Amino acid sequence: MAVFTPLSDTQVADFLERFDIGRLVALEGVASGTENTTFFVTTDRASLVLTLFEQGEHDELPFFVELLDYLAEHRLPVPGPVHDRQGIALQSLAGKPALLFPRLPGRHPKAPNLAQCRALGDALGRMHSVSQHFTGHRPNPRDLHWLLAAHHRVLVYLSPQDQALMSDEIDLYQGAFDGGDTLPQGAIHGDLFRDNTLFDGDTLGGIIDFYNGCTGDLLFDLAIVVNDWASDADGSLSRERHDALLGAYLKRRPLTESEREHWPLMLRMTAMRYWLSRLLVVYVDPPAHELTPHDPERFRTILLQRIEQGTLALPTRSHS
Ligand SMILES: Nc1ncnc2c1ncn2[C@@H]1O[C@H](COP(=O)(O)OP(=O)(O)O)[C@@H](O)[C@H]1O
Ligand SMILES: N[C@@H](CCOP(=O)(O)O)C(=O)O
Repeated sequence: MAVFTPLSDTQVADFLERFDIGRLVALEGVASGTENTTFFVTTDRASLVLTLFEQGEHDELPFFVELLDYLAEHRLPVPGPVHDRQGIALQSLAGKPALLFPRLPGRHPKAPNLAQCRALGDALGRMHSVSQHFTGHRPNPRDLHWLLAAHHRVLVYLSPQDQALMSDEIDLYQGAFDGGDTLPQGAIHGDLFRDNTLFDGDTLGGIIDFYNGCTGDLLFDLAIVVNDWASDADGSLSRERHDALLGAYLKRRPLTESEREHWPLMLRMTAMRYWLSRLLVVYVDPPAHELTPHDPERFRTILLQRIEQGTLALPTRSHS
């Protein structure tokens, strides 16, 4: 939780000269950053966020810029990167790739209410309607193929019961998702947890942190959202939040027959995706910086609930 690359006022004031965005008034490091260095930048004309990319696949930054430009052009509530006087968004500052964004209003909802769930479902449905036509391409780095390859790295740390649970589940996903029907494809956020949204009261200020963004099954994105936004403390689905989210989503983008059939297993596969990625962080690839890892157990609990409880009936289009 830190500013990994400090910047002086002079560095940032000089950097801002590249843009037609006003002169520096205030600079504040964001302590909650986990992977990248983030600053809130205030100019005499705008409130901005400056991100320096500390790690990860820098070659993939042009994809994220293209995706955010596309979604912002389609009036989705995302921070479209600010382009400089030459029309270029991706910059270099203090030797790191850098992007400047508008600062969106709001806070991360810890316990989202039904109006917030509806707002998010609506925005995600709108996003998926337009993102099907996005022409960029980045394969989903956390899809079934990743699960198949990566789960072998954690099995040794699990109890025999959990090893069987993980292996049996992944076999099941392989039978259901590999080589069969192609589900509707498009650009997805890939990690749309509550802490990647900002709400100003019940109004969605924005969806941020698109660095898991990729192209793949739209249903994968929807299942990540339902597991995070609509699960109670025991991992079971809250009927009200589930229906609020999905009711609003389905008004924007109805699911195909094949998506409806795959829905229960997609909820399970995306729960597995986070159980596994969090186990990898705990046991195999601890973060370079002092961060408290996310709890893998949370997603094992959600997975077990989806297996035992099945899933709730999808709301009909008349729900809101
Ligand atoms: N466009 C934005 N508008 C408002 N706040 C933002 C914006 N982008 C990032 N933030 C804030 O900065 C924090 C860190 O940004 P994030 O991109 O999530 O970094 P990291 O991946 O390092 O955690 C976010 O939790 C959020 O509070
Ligand atoms: N939001 C995730 C972390 C991001 O996933 P990763 O696979 O890119 O590490 C979580 O809550 O675990």
